[in-house]
Amino acid sequence: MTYSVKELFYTLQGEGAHSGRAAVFCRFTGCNLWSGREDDRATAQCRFCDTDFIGTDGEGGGKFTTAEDLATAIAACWTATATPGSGTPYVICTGGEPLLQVDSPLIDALHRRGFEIGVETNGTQPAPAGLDWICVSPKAGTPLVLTSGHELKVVWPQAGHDLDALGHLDFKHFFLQPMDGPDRDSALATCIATCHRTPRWRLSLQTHKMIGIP
Ligand SMILES: C[S@@+](CC[C@H](N)C(=O)[O-])C[C@H]1O[C@@H](n2cnc3c(N)ncnc32)[C@H](O)[C@@H]1O
Ligand SMILES: Nc1nc2[nH]cc(C(=O)O)c2c(=O)[nH]1
Ligand code: SF4
Ligand SMILES: [Mg+2]
Repeated sequence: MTYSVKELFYTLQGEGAHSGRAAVFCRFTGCNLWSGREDDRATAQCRFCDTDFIGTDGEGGGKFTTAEDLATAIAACWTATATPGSGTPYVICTGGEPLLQVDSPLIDALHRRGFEIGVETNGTQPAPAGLDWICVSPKAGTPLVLTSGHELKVVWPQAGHDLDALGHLDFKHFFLQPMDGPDRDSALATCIATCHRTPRWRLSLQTHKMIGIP
């Protein structure tokens, strides 16, 4: 299996339950809900994406012909000290849609290098066994295959989602994340009001955007 990777970078998880945790991000190329081309955005299944996931031209990106090669490149990005107690290496597979490419050879190669593995997924694809953290961010009007996991992170407001139904799925954490874009101030106000009214939902902010890290 050849993996197509847009970029690899070492930063802090900006969103959700692991917010603030050091992590290598592996951003896979391509998504099943949008081509990534601005010309196609208005007719895509997911229209609010904030990410460039086309090609392999980002920092650390490329085509990796084996799981071992990709895991080695990811491990090289983890520049934390390796002393006992310094913390478990963490990689977050995102994209694009990572579950179009993440497979068990890659999971095994990363585990052999001591990594915990998280994914950020739109939930339309089945997850391979062995992932340590699954964050599902469902997209209205698309088939939700992953109805359990660690974290459900709904970009809000999103017409066509039934928040009450989503809130009864089998997840440990339930987050609303304000939709970034032209209406982000009103999205934030809507999220705050919804968390007040329905405290099952907690607010997830995209903290990396606030502090200017990747
Ligand atoms: C770029 S997506 C990649 C992973 C996967 N395709 C997904 O949608 O979950 C990473 C995260 O950013 C969220 N996201 C994308 N565009 C956003 C926006 N405009 N405002 C807030 N969150 C957004 C997604 O819902 C997802 O939780
Ligand atoms: N710092 C940081 N945290 C993130 N959490 C989810 C992200 C994503 O694009 O999947 C992301 C990202 O792009 N940067
Ligand atoms: S599913 Fe994720 S990567 Fe794909 S277009 Fe939507 S937010 Fe972007
Ligand atoms: Mg992002």
